[in-house]
Amino acid sequence: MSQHYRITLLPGDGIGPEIMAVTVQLLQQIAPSFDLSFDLSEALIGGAAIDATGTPLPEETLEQCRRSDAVLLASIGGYKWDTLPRHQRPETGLLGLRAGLDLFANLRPATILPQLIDASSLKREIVEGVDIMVVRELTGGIYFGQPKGLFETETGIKRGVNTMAYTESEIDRIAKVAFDTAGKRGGKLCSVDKANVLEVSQLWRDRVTALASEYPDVELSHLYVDNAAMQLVRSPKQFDTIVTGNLFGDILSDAAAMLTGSIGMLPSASLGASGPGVFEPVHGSAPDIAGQDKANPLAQVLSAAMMLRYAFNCVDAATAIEQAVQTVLDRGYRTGDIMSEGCQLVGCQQMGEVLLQAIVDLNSSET
Ligand SMILES: NC(=O)c1ccc[n+]([C@@H]2O[C@H](COP(=O)([O-])OP(=O)(O)OC[C@H]3O[C@@H](n4cnc5c(N)ncnc54)[C@H](O)[C@@H]3O)[C@@H](O)[C@H]2O)c1
Ligand SMILES: CC(C)[C@H](C(=O)O)[C@@H](O)C(=O)O
Ligand SMILES: [Mg+2]
Repeated sequence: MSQHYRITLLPGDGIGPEIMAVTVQLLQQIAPSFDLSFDLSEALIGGAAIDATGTPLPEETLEQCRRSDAVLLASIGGYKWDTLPRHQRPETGLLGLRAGLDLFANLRPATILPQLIDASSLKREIVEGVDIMVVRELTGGIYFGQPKGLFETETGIKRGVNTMAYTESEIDRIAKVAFDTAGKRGGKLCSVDKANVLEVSQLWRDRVTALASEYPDVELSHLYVDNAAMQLVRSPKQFDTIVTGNLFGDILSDAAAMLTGSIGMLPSASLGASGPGVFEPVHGSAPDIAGQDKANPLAQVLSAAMMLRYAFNCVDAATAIEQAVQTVLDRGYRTGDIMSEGCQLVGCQQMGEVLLQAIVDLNSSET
């Protein structure tokens, strides 16, 4: 009997619909080979939802996501909605989705594929072999802490306020995910904070340190975030697993993306203690290239592979997608963001077509 999964698709804005279309074709193509069947249904989020319904996360979208086995999200946002009040912006919809599904753990792997070493802006000896997992706390910290808002002093001066706050239990649950993740990888965990300045970071460091005794096989280290940013670029191979808060994780994962050649290569999984996860590229809606068939769909495609692995435990199907990505890169196909000399420049759609061909070829070489 085939395994059946309900997946909510959230194409969102900008390049979102373009990279989602490629990914959906790929999922449909691989399903029969692995005895899988998918019920794929789209819902609105972000700017597309604002335009259609006036709100960036309609209640029906959240409900549909809750009823799904997994959610595949592309990207939200764009210039058109940047001047709306905060609560009406596309980004608020994304944060509402993460909070609404209690997705506190965001796994962002940054792995350099051998074919893309030349596309990295750093030297071969620095990036070759990089394989880092950033575990980013996703539903707390300065993104959600109270008080927040735009206030006015008695003398009428505007004051913008956000609060970086973590409770012990919020730190413990993300730290446990990170220790477990590190234990299954290279056994090294680096916790990144700003404990030399921030109270919230001192609590973070104290809790992570206290938990370390429960994970004797994991070697724990700590770095301040400014140094961590520098070390990521100077000597990224020193890192195996990184755990950090919401804002630092947002910034460090974009920096880590450039080790791999392009942010168009970085997938992610946003997971809670139970319920459906959201699988989404690390990048945004790339409004500068939207609608031009220039987007790299591989981060979205690799996010679908993470969904197959983490949400459905379909390791073979996930591996097939990852192999297809390697095959198209071996064959020299590149979107503009990862282009190097001697390779063939393709658009988003054509990258989708060569991926489908790679799956056909993989299947026929196995039969
Ligand atoms: N998860 C999300 O949906 C998400 C993540 C980040 C930013 N955003 C939103 O996206 C909008 C644009 O933000 P930004 O410009 O700061 O970041 P961005 O990630 O959208 O783009 C940064 C740069 O990377 C390029 N890029 C990104 N993805 C690419 C891809 N797949 N292929 C090729 N090039 C790619 C873009 O063209 C741009 O030059 C904003 O509204 C922001 O809030 C959404
Ligand atoms: C769009 C924005 C809310 C989001 C974040 O800051 O988490 C994005 O940058 C990301 O990395 O997923
Ligand atoms: Mg980001």
